[in-house]
Amino acid sequence: MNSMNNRVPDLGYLNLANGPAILYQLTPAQLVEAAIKRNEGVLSDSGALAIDTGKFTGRSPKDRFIVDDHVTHDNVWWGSINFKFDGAKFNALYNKMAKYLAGKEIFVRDSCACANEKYHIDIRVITETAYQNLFVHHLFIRPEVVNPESRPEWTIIAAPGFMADPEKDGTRQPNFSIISFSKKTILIGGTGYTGEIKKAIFSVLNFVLPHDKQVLSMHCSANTGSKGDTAIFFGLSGTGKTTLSADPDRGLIGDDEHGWSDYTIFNFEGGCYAKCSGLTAEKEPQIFSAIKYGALLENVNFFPGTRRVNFNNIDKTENTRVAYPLSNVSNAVIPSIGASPKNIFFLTADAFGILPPISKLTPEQAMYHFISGYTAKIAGTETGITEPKATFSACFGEAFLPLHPVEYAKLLGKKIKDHQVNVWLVNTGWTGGAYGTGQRMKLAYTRAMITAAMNGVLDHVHYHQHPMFNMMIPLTCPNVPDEVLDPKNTWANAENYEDNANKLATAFVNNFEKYAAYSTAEIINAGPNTVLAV
Ligand SMILES: Nc1ncnc2c1ncn2[C@@H]1O[C@H](COP(=O)(O)OP(=O)(O)O)[C@@H](O)[C@H]1O
Ligand SMILES: C=C(OP(=O)(O)O)C(=O)O
Repeated sequence: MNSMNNRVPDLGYLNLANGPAILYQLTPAQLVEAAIKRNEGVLSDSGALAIDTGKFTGRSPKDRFIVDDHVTHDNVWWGSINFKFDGAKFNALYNKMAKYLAGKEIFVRDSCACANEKYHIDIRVITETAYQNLFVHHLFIRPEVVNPESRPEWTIIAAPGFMADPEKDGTRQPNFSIISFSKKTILIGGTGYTGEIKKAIFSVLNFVLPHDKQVLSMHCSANTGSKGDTAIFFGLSGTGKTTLSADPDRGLIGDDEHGWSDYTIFNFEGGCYAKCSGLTAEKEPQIFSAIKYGALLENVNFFPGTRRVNFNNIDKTENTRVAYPLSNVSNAVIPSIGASPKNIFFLTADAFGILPPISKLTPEQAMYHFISGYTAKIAGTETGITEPKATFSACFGEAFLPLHPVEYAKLLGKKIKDHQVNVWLVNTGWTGGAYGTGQRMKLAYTRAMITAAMNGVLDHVHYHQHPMFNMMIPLTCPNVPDEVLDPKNTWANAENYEDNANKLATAFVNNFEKYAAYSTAEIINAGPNTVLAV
């Protein structure tokens, strides 16, 4: 197949020029057609392209490496996620990937990130498959004009069929995502999970924006009310960022990644990547109706003998997804920029049923919870998780942070104080007991609590303090039964609740030890007591 565009970018600078048929800047319709022809996927009855990513259906917990040999970036946080990979190994792996792609049909797309033009970065993404290119079309920002001759600032090469050989290539496993800040190049191999492409650029922006531009980068969704009142929703994967930001009464700014400059917040992306396990038109109408022609469904199943998606069938993975451009959402704000937030929600899916469904945090408690980044991982995005596990992921996104978490926390703390933002902790997880005994908080209740916080109703109700975690719990909230608001009331046995609350509080305190040296006494003291306050 020849390129359907007249001008084809010169990829000489990448050593990829020898042979590959370059399919440049194809339209979604052309990409859908190409994907079907190449047997990458089929059309669902709503016209979405349904593909399988194969073995890897989510992010792999140990896949990220950063190359930092020409050190201008001396403060990268080398932890278990950011694993130093040397420049010579990067070059060797790069050449191996180039060889692998030589002679193959490859898809090239120029796009960009950051809705605020002041922070725009141009990105060229080269993919082995048509569907990954469609993903990039949907998720990144689509520039009005592209110039194939210009060399973009960042380049991503993503080849799912290319596996590294850990022994020879120095990776930890055959699939990998490697970011070279010095070469401004990202190599992704051995995985067809499209989320890896967007999270790679997120990781880049998590360095560049705070470090070079004093802009806070955030793993959060955002929406705005009719009076321009912005709300942002931080949370780890599966805690509800996408679901709760999709609100028919508010404009959607974005579902996952944003920056906060002096007076505005802006989306990094141009689309959404929603989980679709259990999706129904009734519960999540905005997401459901965004699945139209050209949307990209990942790892879903059809009802037998049909092309109708069975969203309840999660045999391939719990992490079924759909990617679509923001323009598929009727009330999207484009360009996706909003005022500084009035309310911040920290979403946690507490599978232990301990944290209140909504509570108000002091600025110090907000810092404590932001640095802690607690959730309970349930089977989902991350490969290998099959049962709930308490997880602390700093800033609700540790896997994507090249800087020390306290750097982001400092920026957030200043902004919360400067803009007098209300901060709420929302447990979208379990109530009435832990996973297995209790049940997931009803989405309708969570939505009602968030609405009440945003429209100021919760400023005029009475509160009581959690005896162990010390946050303030409202006694009443419209459209939510009073007994749901206090988690202890929802457990069959109050003593059992207290024992388990103590265990969770202890896990918080133990986790925070590694941050104590970087925090103030006020922040440390804003953590839970490990014995019940009387
Ligand atoms: N009370 C609740 N609040 C938010 N999401 C809920 C709730 N109960 C169930 N869910 C489900 O949990 C999932 C949250 O996923 P999503 O919004 O995509 O998370 P994220 O964007 O943070 O990764 C959705 O499938 C949603 O339907
Ligand atoms: C896409 C991902 O994140 P989220 O679930 O937050 O959208 C991911 O972690 O792979």
